[in-house]
Amino acid sequence: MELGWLLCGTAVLLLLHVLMELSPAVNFALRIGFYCVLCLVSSALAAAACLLVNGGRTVKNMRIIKAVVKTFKYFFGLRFEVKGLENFEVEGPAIIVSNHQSILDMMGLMEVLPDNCVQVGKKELMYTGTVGLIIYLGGVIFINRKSTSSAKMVMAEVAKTMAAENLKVWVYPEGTRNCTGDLLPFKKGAFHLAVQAQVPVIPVVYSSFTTFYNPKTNLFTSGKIKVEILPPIETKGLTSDDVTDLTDRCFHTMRETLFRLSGRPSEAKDSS
Ligand SMILES: CCCCCC/C=C\CCCCCCCCCC(=O)SCCNC(=O)CCNC(=O)[C@H](O)C(C)(C)COP(=O)(O)OP(=O)(O)OC[C@H]1O[C@@H](n2cnc3c(N)ncnc32)[C@H](O)[C@@H]1OP(=O)(O)O
Ligand SMILES: CCCCCCCC/C=C\CCCCCCCC(=O)OC[C@@H](O)COP(=O)(O)O
Repeated sequence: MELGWLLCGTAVLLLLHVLMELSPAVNFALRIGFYCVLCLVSSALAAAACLLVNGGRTVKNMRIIKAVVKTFKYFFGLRFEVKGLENFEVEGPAIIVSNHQSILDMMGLMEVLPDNCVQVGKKELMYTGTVGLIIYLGGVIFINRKSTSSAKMVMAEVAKTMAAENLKVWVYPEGTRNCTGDLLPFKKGAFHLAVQAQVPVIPVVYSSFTTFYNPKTNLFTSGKIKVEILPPIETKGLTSDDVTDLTDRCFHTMRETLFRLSGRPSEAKDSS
C-alpha cells in the first residue's frame, strides 16, 4: 500500500519534471503558481503571528512580513546584491520611490525595507484572500487608481500623518508593473506627497529582471538582482510648482541607474 503511494508520488514528480523540461510554458506556470501558493500560505501563517504579537493593523507587522518574505528568494534561486542601505538612515519620515517590474518585486521590497515603512497599493489587492489580509495588517495605504480625486485625498491625509507617526512611505511612481527593462513615465503622486510633507525622496532602483524573468517568453530562471538605494533628494522649501521638476530629476536619475545596473549604460544617454 505504502509502496504504491511512493511509486505514485515518484511518477507524478517525474512527470512534472519531464513536462517542465519539455515546455517552458508549464515550467513558468508552475513556478509562478508556486510563488502564489507560497504567498497565500505564508500570508495566512504570518497573519496569525501578526494578530498574536501586535493585535491588529500596524506598521510593526512589517517586521514579521519582512522576516517571512526574505526566505522566499531561496526557493527561486534569486540573489540580491544591495548597495546604499545607509541612505535610508534619514531623520524622520521620507518618501521612497522604486521601479516596479513584477509581482516578484515583493521579495526585493522586503530585502531592503527599512523600519516604520508602509507602501501605497491599489485597493484591488485587498481582495486577494490571505495576501490581502496580510497587506491590510501591515498597514499598506490603499488607493483607488480609477478616481484621481479620492487617490489625491488619501495621499493628502498621509502627508499629515507621516510626521506624527514617523512613517516612511514606499510608492511605485510608475503606477503599474512594467517589465520592459525601462521605466514608464512617473505619476506625480509620490512627489506631491513629499513636497506637502516637506520630506526627502529616496530613490531605490532594481536592475532589470529581463535576463531571468519574462512572462511573454515564459522565462523564469534563477538570477541576480542588483539593488541600489540612492542618496535622499531634499524637498525642504519646495512648493507644488516644483513638483514637475522634482519628478523629472528623480526619473532621470533612476533611469540612468537602472541602465547602469542592468548593463545598458549607453542607453541612458538617449533618455528624453
Ligand atoms: C507574509 C507573506 C506575504 C507575501 C505577499 C505580500 C508581500 C508583501 C506585503 C506587503 C507589501 C505590499 C506592497 C503592495 C505594493 C503594491 C504596489 C501597487 O499597487 S502599485 C499601484 C498603485 N500605486 C500607485 O499608483 C502609486 C503611483 N501613482 C500616483 O502617484 C498617482 O499620481 C495617483 C494614484 C495619486 C493618481 O493617479 P491618476 O489618477 O492617474 O492621476 P495623475 O495623472 O497621476 O494625476 C492627475 C493630476 O493630479 C496631480 N496630482 C497627483 N497626485 C496629487 C496629490 N497628491 N496632490 C496634488 N495633486 C496631485 C498630478 O500632478 C496631475 O496634475 P498635472 O497638472 O497633470 O501635473
Ligand atoms: C479569495 C481570493 C483569492 C485570490 C487569489 C489571488 C492570488 C494572489 C496570490 C499571490 C500573489 C502574490 C502577490 C503579492 C503582492 C503583489 C503586489 C503587486 O505587485 O501588485 C501589483 C500592483 O502593484 C500593480 O498592479 P498592475 O500591474 O497595475 O496590475
